[in-house]
Amino acid sequence: MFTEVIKLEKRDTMDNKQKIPVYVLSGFLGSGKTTILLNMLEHCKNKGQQPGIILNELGEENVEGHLFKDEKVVELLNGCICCTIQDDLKETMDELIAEMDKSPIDILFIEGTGVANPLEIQEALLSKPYIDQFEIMSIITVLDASQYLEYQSVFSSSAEVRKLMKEQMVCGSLLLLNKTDLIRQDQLDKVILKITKIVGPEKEIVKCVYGRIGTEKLFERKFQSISVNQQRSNIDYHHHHSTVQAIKVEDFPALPQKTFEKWLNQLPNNVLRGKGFVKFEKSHQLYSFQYASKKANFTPVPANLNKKPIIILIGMGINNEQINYHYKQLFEQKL
Ligand SMILES: Nc1nc2c(ncn2[C@@H]2O[C@H](COP(=O)(O)OP(=O)(O)OP(=O)(O)O)[C@@H](O)[C@H]2O)c(=O)[nH]1
Repeated sequence: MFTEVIKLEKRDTMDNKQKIPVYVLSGFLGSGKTTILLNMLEHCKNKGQQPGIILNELGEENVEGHLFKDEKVVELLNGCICCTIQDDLKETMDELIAEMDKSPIDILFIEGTGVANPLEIQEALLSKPYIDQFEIMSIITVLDASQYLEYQSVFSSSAEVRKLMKEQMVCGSLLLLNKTDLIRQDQLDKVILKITKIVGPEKEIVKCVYGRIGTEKLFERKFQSISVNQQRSNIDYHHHHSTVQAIKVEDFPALPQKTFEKWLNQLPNNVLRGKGFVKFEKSHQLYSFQYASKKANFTPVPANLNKKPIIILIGMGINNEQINYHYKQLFEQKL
């Protein structure tokens, strides 16, 4: 009798303990996940909240760490959360929990690689002991409106990519249709129609540019814990991203900016994403570059970052031979 009372009190204390809210950012390569994460972090900062961030990258090197200057970031490199999550993510979460006594966090963000299935992240967070400490608030799936039709086309994309995107959409509790600035209204209508066919009319699709939507909507508790198994059966889940590779190019000299931009724009169609750092001729300035949606962006980075030029290319079925061939073109002035 006495023991029973103690048990009940213990359970009561655990239930009352505030769980840490978790937001998972999902979405295909270059759709705008990091952009949205940065918006969310800004909001947390304004509210005085201390965020924790788990970032997963496909390549061996994270070239975007400088974007999260003062934040507490844990990186899971060279993988895809969706394959390694059951071990790596749980290990990372364990480290985070151990550290939380010394440096507590109020909110956790997990950004998967562009080819991760959020179901795996969800599954890990809903398992013991994580379920006692964390609470999924929303799986935010970001879609690139400007590339949607191409990625879903049987002519320009692969069945793997189409299926992966479908999984990301179906798992998403909030769908953000980003990059709407890059397409015409009639194309946008077509994209929305196609997405609705996949996710059903009940699921709201929020259009945005650079992920700018009201914070209330962005932080809304949207996640409903329907059984993961049920979701798995809904989407006929299996790993699809075996053909998506990341290739790294290092040790290259400063280049004329125009040549580099031209080179990026002439990369073969199966190169879907590029990022890294470059130096341009006649300048000591290092630039961070992003190549997504067939567009290149350059941002100067401070010298004290101590980064070296590096190009990371991510694509479907790309291999060293193919990238070497294109790399030579960059330096043999064949552009
Ligand atoms: N034109 C336009 N560009 C955008 C928009 N949102 C993001 N971008 C740009 O698209 C590029 C990729 O954005 P990210 O936020 O890094 O995309 P991501 O989904 O994190 O990409 P991965 O690292 O491949 O997973 C960056 O250069 C962004 O500035 C948008 O709404 N419109």
